[in-house]
This record gives sequence, C-alpha cells and structure tokens, in this order.
Amino acid sequence: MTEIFTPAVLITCAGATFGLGYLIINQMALRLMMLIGSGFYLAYYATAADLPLWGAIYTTAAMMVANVIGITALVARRFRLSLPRAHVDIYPHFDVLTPGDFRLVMKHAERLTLTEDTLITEEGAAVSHVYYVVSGTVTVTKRGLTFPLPDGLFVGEVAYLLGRPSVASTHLRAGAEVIRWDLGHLAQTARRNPRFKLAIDAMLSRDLASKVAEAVAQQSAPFAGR
Ligand SMILES: Nc1ncnc2c1ncn2[C@@H]1O[C@@H]2COP(=O)(O)O[C@H]2[C@H]1O
Repeated sequence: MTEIFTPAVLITCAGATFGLGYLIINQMALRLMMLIGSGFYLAYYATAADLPLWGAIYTTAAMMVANVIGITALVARRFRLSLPRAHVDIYPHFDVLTPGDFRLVMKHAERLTLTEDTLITEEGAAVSHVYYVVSGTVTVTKRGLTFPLPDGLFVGEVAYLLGRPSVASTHLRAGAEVIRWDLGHLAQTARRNPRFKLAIDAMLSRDLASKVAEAVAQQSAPFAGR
C-alpha cells in the first residue's frame, strides 16, 4: 500500500482533491472534498519525512474537526430537530424552507395576537413591518376598492421588495395571529446574510405566486409600470 501511496502520490492526491473542491459551488460537496484532501495531507505529513511532521498533522486534524462540525451543522439544518420549539406548529406554512432556514427566519420575527383591530399598512404611506397572517382575514382597500384576503399570506411584501410606499390599506381584526418582521431590520439582515435573503425570497416568491393564482382582472386604470 505504501508503495502505491508514496509521499509524491499523496501530495498530488491532496492537491487534486482540494483543487477539485474549489471548483465546486455546492458547499456540502466542497466540504467533503476538503475532508478527503485533508486525509491525504495527513498521510503525507506522516510519511514525507523521516519523522512525522506533528505540527502540520495537528493543524490539519484541527481543520478536519472544524470541517466535520460544519458538515454536521449543514446536515442538521435539514432535519425537524432544528425547528424552533415555540413555532413548530406553524412550520407547515413555511415548508418551502428547510427547518434550519425556518429557525433563522423566525429568529428575526415577532409572533403576536392582535388585541385590537389594526391598520397594518396605509395606501401611499411607508410600511414599518412585513406581516405574515397566520389566522384572520385581511381587508384590503386599494384605489377605492375593498376586498378580503384569506390568512396564510404576507402583507407588506410589495413595499419590502420594491422599496416603495404601500400599494393598499390593509386591516386585521382583533384576535388575528400574525408574524411580523421590522422592515428596516429585514432589509438590513438580508443584505448582510445571503442565506437569510434566500430564505425570505423563497417565502415571498411562493406568496406572490399564490396571490397571482387567485387574482382576477379588475376594471381599473391601465398598468403604468413602476
Ligand atoms: N391584489 C392584491 N392581492 C393580494 N394582496 C394585495 C393586493 N393588493 C395589495 N395587497 C397586499 O396589501 C399590501 C399593502 O402593502 P404593500 O404594498 O407593501 O403590500 C401589499 C400586499 O401585501
């Protein structure tokens, strides 16, 4: 075996595995390649000189441990065990997200039950929060027309996505249960954390798709673009 895996072969395999890993975008595949490559480096450091290069061996082993911790965290995100206990009941509303991403999104949210009838957004005014309505009917007033929206939808997402004032006034009755995100904090966190941004984008695109699916043409002024 040692005749095949000479130090020259080991260092070539280590370099090739790392090089291949750096070409892979998928984080899990990249980490696995690093792990395999590190194994080759370990074997090389152990056999290249008369005595094992302990300093390099310890350092590489420590990096492998860090990598294994990262891989474990990546895998754990996909399991229900990562769901925040206080919000497990509403995960079915957000099953477009992995449990880990749902936890991340909820970390920045506030969940509450409205104690009084509330004006959530006002047509033409700045929006302070993006809401997800867990239960309760939203009443939308837009360009003089009033219509209800069922629960299980976002409100305020247009202002967040387009960075503009609200396109409609929306009301919720007392007793409605909502999750809300401060719009400024949401935008800032999305800018800083790509994973958070992807999770929010995934939730909102599904929400917009279901709104389009339910929408019917209304007689109104022609669409003027933004
Ligand atoms: N036709 C519509 N269908 C569904 N939701 C709407 C409609 N018009 C307005 N809304 C919601 O009302 C919200 C008002 O604030 P935003 O413009 O930020 O985001 C808007 C949407 O969430």
